[in-house]
Amino acid sequence: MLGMGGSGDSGGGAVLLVAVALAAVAATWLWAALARLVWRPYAVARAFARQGVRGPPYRLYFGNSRESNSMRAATSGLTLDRSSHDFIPRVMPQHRAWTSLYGKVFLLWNGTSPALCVGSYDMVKRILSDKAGLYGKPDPPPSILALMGMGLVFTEGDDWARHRRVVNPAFAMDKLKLMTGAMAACAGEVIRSWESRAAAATTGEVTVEVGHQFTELTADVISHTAFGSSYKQGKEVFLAQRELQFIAFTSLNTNRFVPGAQYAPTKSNLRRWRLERKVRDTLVSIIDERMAAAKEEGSGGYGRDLLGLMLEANAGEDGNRAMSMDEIIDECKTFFFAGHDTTSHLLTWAMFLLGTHPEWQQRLREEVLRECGGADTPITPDALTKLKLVTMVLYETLRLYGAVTLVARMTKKADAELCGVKVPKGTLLLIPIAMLHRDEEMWGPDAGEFNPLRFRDGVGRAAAQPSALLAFSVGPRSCIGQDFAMLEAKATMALILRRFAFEVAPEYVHAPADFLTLQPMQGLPIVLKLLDP
Ligand code: HEM
Repeated sequence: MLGMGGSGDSGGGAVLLVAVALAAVAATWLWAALARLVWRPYAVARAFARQGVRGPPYRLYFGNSRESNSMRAATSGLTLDRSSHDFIPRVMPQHRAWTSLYGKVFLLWNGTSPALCVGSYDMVKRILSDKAGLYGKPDPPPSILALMGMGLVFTEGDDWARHRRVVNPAFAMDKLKLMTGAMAACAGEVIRSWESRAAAATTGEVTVEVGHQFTELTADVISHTAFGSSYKQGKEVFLAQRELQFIAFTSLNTNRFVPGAQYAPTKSNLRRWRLERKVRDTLVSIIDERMAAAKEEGSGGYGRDLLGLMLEANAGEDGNRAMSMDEIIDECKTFFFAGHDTTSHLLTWAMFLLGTHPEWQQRLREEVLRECGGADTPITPDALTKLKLVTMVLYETLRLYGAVTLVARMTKKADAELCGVKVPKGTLLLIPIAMLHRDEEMWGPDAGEFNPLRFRDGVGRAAAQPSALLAFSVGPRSCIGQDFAMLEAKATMALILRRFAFEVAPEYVHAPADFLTLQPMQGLPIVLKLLDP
């Protein structure tokens, strides 16, 4: 009896213990949720209210589905207006709010926290060139962090400087020039497939959805230039990353509102974990192979691709590695994520602008034929540096339709001040690049129009301020891959212009949509006509 009673007591005690533990977990979870969703936003908003800075308007944005619905409504009546590219107030709801208060700081509600929108260029420069550590990167959502890891985009302080020292040499112009061959070879393959489709058509014309094609192309380019001979494994990493990207974006809002949701064994989390393992295992095997090969005599070192150059810089002269294996893996993931969609959209929007401005298309074609030679002449990096008009058009594309429409920062210290307003620690700062790129005070009265000639004296003289073009951001955290992207875009445009005349297909709907990057919501169909078939 005694024995039985004892076991009953200990059973009851265990149940009680589990119940208390569960209650503690639930209370912690609730506390974290309240702090994140209620208390912190309230504290930040109150600190602003005390200084007289209020929304209007506090606007509620609950993510892509709501925005895309309103975007669909806003774009349904849009017609393509060739002379004006001032689409933003019409199709991007959050930018509509910014327009009304443009030039000042103002608060908006960013789903989970108040965000201070910064519309003055002087403040933008102060934030982006900050060296005192006042303005850092906001904490990345867990799903995006899982996708890119703690690579250059998210690291801070000394860690960021250490990473940047290792990665910088891979993006030096002399190294990038050696990659032009791989870029042109990948683009050449796509263009040959268009040629054969156009040649097979009686009209010599073919309609191609170029957005999709450029996504594939830029993925191929980054796989080749980052992983050289391990390209096939690199492509596998890319495909897994692409699925991870899809999972990350679809769960962005759930994970943001429900603390700890990323750890629950849901179907999508299980798939995500499997893909993350695959990405990691494949990258470890590529890196191990490369390190082993570099030790062999006469192997020529780590290789001339982005990974090889990064490993070489990492080894250092004293043999002490600056970055760990995990950090190198995170940088490889970052190359894929940061360097692929962005460049694809640059090419897509350049095709759109040249397809709607045939006189510019013809000027560029003449320049390409003059500097790069006819369709059978290989594209060289030196010829690409002579393409002044092509460069001007690409800059104008980045100004009007830059892939990154918004850069975010967060105040990391208590004493940040903007426009005489004390900004509490933990405040999200939004820099609306797309709005600033249309500022008439900065760019002149034709700010809303396509006018590549504004860049004729160089990017630093195109506007009232030398660093007004924010497409790659400015300051120490500006894009490390900007020369890479420009070379790739120039090589691809040169190859297309030599082989095809093109125009935007009549079925195109002008609906630029900001799904993390700015893209034509319904793709970009282009009619390509083979030149000298
Ligand atoms: C047209 C193409 C591109 C555009 C418009 C673009 C735009 C940007 C912008 C605006 C930033 C700053 C983000 C911020 O401060 O929050 C950035 C950073 C970065 N980009 Fe790009 N990018 C492009 C291509 C590339 C390519 C090709 C690569 C690499 C292969 C790349 C790698 C990076 C990295 C690693 C950073 C973080 C730099 C740091 O914080 O040190 N980007 N990019």
